[in-house]
Amino acid sequence: MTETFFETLRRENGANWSAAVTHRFVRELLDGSIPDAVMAGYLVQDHRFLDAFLTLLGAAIASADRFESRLVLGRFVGLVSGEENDYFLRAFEALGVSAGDRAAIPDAAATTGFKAIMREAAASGSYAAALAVLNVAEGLYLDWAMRARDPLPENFVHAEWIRLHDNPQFREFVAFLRAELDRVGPAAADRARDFFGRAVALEVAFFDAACQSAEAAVSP
Ligand SMILES: Cc1ncc(CN)c(N)n1
Repeated sequence: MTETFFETLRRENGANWSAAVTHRFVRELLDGSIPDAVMAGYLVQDHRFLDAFLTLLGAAIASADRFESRLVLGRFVGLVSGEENDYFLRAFEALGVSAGDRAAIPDAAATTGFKAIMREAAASGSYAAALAVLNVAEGLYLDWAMRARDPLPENFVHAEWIRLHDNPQFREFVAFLRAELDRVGPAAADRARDFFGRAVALEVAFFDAACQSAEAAVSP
C-alpha cells in the first residue's frame, strides 16, 4: 500500500517521533509516577504553548481553502479555549502554582522555539505550514496518549491530561488534520516537510526540558 503524505513525513522523522512518544516524561505521566515538580514545570511552560497554539489555529482557519475545514477548526478552538484552559487552571491550583509563580518563571528554550515556529507558520499564510505543525502537535500527543493503560492514574492532573489527548472527539480531529495535510500538503511539500521536522524535534526538546528543569531544581 502506498503511504500517505503524513505517513511519509512521520517516517522521515521516525527517530524523533518515537523519542517523544516514549519519552521518560510520557512514561512517568502514564504510570502516574511523575513528580509534582516536573508536572508543574511542564504545565507552566505548556500553558504558554497554548497561547501561540491558538494563534496558529486562528491562522489555519484564515488560510483554509474551504468552509467545512474552517468549521472543524473553529469547533476545536472552542474546546482548547474552554475545557483545556480550564484544566490548566485547576491543575495549577491543585499543584500549588500561583499566578505570581507562573509569571516569575521564564520561558524554557523549547517553549521559545515552539512559540516562534507557531508564529512563523501562522505568519506564512500557508495552510499547509499550519497543518504540518498542527499534525505534529496533535498527532504525536494522540500517539503517546493511546499508550495509556486502564485504569488511568488516580490523580486528575495526570488522568485528565491523558484523556484530553485520547478521546473520540480528539481522535476524530487528528484524523481530520491528517486528511487535510494529505490533501493540501503535497502541493507545498518542501515547506510542509520543513515545518513538520522542526516541530517534531521541538516536541522532544519540550519533554527534555521538563525533565531537566526538575533535575536542576533538586540538585544541590
Ligand atoms: C508542547 C505541546 N505539544 C502538543 C500539545 C498538544 N496540544 C501540547 N499541549 N504541548
